[in-house]
Amino acid sequence: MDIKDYGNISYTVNRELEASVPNMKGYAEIVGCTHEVSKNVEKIMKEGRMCLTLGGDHSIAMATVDGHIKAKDNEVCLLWIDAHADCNTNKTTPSGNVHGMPMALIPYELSDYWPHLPGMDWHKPVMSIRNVAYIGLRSVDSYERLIIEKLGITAFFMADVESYGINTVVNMALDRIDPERTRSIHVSYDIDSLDTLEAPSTGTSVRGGLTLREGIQIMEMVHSTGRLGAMDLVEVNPHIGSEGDVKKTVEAAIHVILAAFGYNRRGYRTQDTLPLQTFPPTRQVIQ
Ligand SMILES: NC(=[NH2+])NCCC[C@H](N)C(=O)O
Repeated sequence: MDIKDYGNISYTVNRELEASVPNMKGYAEIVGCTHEVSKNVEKIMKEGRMCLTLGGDHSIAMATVDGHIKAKDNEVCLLWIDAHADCNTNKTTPSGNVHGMPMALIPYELSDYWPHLPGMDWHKPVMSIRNVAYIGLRSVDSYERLIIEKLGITAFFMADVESYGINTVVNMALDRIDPERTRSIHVSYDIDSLDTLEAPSTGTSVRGGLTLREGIQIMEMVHSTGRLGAMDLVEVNPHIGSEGDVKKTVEAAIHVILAAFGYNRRGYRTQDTLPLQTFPPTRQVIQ
């Protein structure tokens, strides 16, 4: 496999933007970072590569999806694997944290709910919410629930994973967001979709989540479509929890990423046959 590490994103921050939008913590920083992320994802994908972006704050997803859409001429669908719906605006947010907002910035159906966002003119909400599905939800704010119901967003909550099983959920999600099975798939994978026992080192962990087995299965299924275009693996925070917690969380993230890029739990088929014995086995001589 040809893997290239494009390194960290470097960006400049225009401090004057900081107070320009209410209820968006770290706005200036996020504007500076996301613009660079979008440009990089677009460039990397135009080189014919799949792009994996590691976070960090889930707000980067507005940029990775934007870059993916620009690289693939809008032919993109989005799987959002998360405990949270992340579709608050700066008017509905309970926290002011922008990681709770990226999904409201992505689809054009929600663009009227935003004020002018200075510095974000590069960002074009061109994707339809019809091409978006959530899996793993279990901590959804009231306004978010209203948005999901009002727009009829395809959303599989943990209760749905429980009733249908993860295979059916993934197939139903892909049927809804990409009925022709032609679109490039973007997976925005928040590590907090996994249960706290599997991934404790994350900022807004919620018990009762996906097992690592389910989390891996999602990505094996996406891989097997052959249409994974880009993936975000976000909200891994090594500053939270004990050393053991961090190790467990990072290991879980690695398993999920490996599945996305083709690691197979069944093992791989060898091209050769089983090697023949080329020397006689030693025999015990009976006296
Ligand atoms: N990417 C995340 N961890 N999002 C958590 C969001 C929590 C809450 N709904 C908020 O808007 O503040």
